[in-house]
Amino acid sequence: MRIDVVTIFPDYLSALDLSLVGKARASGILDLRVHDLRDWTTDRHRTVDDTPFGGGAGMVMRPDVWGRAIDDVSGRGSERGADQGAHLLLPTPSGDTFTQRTAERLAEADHLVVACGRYEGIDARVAEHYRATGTTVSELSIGDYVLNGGEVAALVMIEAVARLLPGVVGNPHSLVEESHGAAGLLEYPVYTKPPTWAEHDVPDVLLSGHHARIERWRRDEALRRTVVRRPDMVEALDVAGLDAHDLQV
Ligand SMILES: COC(=O)COc1cccc(COC(=O)c2cn[nH]c2)c1
Repeated sequence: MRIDVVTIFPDYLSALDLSLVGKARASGILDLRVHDLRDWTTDRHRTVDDTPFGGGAGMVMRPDVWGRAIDDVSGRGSERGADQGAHLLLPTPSGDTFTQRTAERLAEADHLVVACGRYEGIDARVAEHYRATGTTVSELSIGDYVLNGGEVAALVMIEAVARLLPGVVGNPHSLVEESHGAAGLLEYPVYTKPPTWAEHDVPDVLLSGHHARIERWRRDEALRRTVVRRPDMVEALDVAGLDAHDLQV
């Protein structure tokens, strides 16, 4: 997968040089390129914003600069024609909610272009233009709060997507059991040595070596946590997949 990120703060994305995403880039699983939006400006001051039409506080990011940047990184207008796979992502507080399902869908794409907005946002015609000319555009929110720019949201989305790519995490099975995974539940509590710490013991069943009981305990705990912390997720559960024991939890 190729991911291009365009931002006025490229250094913000340097966290993606580290750890598993860093290794995925080094191994070639992920072709991640970070670009400075100002490279597509044409004036001496390298201006990317201007005052908002209709008045109001703050500044808006210019469509012409963004258009040149997105065309370039997504391969549009080049001799090889529009890059069919380029999916344009716009982190924004006013976007559709980014969830694990969104990450799974995006992990199937060949090419993501992430446009990191700042100030009061990117001129709305940018999203409008790329939608109208055949690019898949997703305006996505990572939560109901406002950041100063799209870079932090881009880090969140890129990590959530990259870790789903084959070969990025060591044990793909762990992707199934984690919170919001295929089971649609929150993850059960985990423990390691020592068996007693600060007068707290590890649940006996986990020391029993009885795998069927351990599996059952873990499923019960995942269900219990989900019911208590995320009743909204319970509604979406495939209750047909639950048995009488589950429902006694
Ligand atoms: C069309 O897209 C835009 O105009 C984006 O513009 C902005 C403006 C300010 C801040 C941000 C960053 O995104 C968030 O704050 C955010 C994303 N998720 N949850 C909070 C983006």
